[in-house]
Amino acid sequence: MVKIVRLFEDNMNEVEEKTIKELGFCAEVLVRPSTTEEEVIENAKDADVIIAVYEPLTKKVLESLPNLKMVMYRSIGFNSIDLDFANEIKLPVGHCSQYCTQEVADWVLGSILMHNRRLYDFNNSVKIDKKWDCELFPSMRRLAEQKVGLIGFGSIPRLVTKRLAAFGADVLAYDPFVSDEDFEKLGVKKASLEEIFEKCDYISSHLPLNESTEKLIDKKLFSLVKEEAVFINSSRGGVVNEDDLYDALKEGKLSYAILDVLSTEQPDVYNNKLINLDKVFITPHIAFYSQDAFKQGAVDTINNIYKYFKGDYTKAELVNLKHIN
Ligand SMILES: NC(=O)C1=CN([C@@H]2O[C@H](COP(=O)(O)OP(=O)(O)OC[C@H]3O[C@@H](n4cnc5c(N)ncnc54)[C@H](O)[C@@H]3O)[C@@H](O)[C@H]2O)C=CC1
Ligand SMILES: O=C(O)C(=O)[C@H](O)COP(=O)(O)O
Repeated sequence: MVKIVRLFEDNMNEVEEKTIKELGFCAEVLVRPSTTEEEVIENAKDADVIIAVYEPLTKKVLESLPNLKMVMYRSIGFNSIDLDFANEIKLPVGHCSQYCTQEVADWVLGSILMHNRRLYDFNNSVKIDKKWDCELFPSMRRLAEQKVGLIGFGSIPRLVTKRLAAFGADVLAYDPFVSDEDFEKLGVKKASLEEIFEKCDYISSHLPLNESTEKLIDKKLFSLVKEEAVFINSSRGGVVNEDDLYDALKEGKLSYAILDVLSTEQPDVYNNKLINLDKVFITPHIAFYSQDAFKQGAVDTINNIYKYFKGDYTKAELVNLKHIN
């Protein structure tokens, strides 16, 4: 019997049980919510597998769980684990790479369209300011005449690109790990980070959070933008220097920011300075969410664990496959 410990609560118990049954997988899922290192160590001490999303899987935690055979993220991001240490001890780490890509791409498109057509502001001007004024934003421009810059060119921004094709906007992308052929296939112009900040009207971050991307987006880049540029972030708050983003907005270098993520997952909504800035539109890390995605995440998680235990390593969506052999 494979003992799987899920470190957070949700309403997916039945979905997991059904998936396990359908696969004929000899496994059980125990739900043990844990937020601190100590809680994870205590709650996962008898686990073969941990299912995680944000819980701290630090070197100290992993060293304290010598019997752990696998970590599976029920998310695309896996930035809460010390991946170098997991590689060192050859601990397989998996994630669910596709379960919510459509939802996040839709969120990004929704953000661009909402801003481009000023839907939120016009609604507010009518309902809050009691104005019926169609000339509030004379600088509005057609999306087909604008440039969208994507930072990172993985699964989500590729779906954003496909959606944008219908609107005729020019798409530029930066990702040093992607082949020229992949950019060309989707009609995207390969660009440097600086070029994106200099040229684009909408700049959308799709960077995973890791050592190479932490606070990568900072005042040097914000100093290059056009005044009307809008910064969008649905990836992780930690890829942006938030003080620099705040200053860029305050000083009018950047016109607007649309965010789904902040560097802290539970921000102080009363006092967080980005949340409380007029030029920031924010949602509470929900870009991934639909009932369908949520369910698919639970099913994909169990499937991936099953594939690994069945010996189908290459199909288990391991992010460190090359380090565990
Ligand atoms: N807001 C939300 O609800 C959600 C947020 N996310 C976040 O979105 C991120 C992106 O998702 P996907 O596109 O599916 O990821 P992905 O794993 O398909 O692609 C990541 C891309 O980033 C590139 N990359 C890595 N380091 C880089 C660097 N230093 N500079 C430029 N590019 C770099 C890689 O080459 C890869 O192409 C996830 O890592 C996750 O943190 C994902 C799902 C939901
Ligand atoms: O997949 C990711 O990466 C995400 O950001 C999550 O899906 C969001 O995580 P939860 O809000 O479900 O904990």
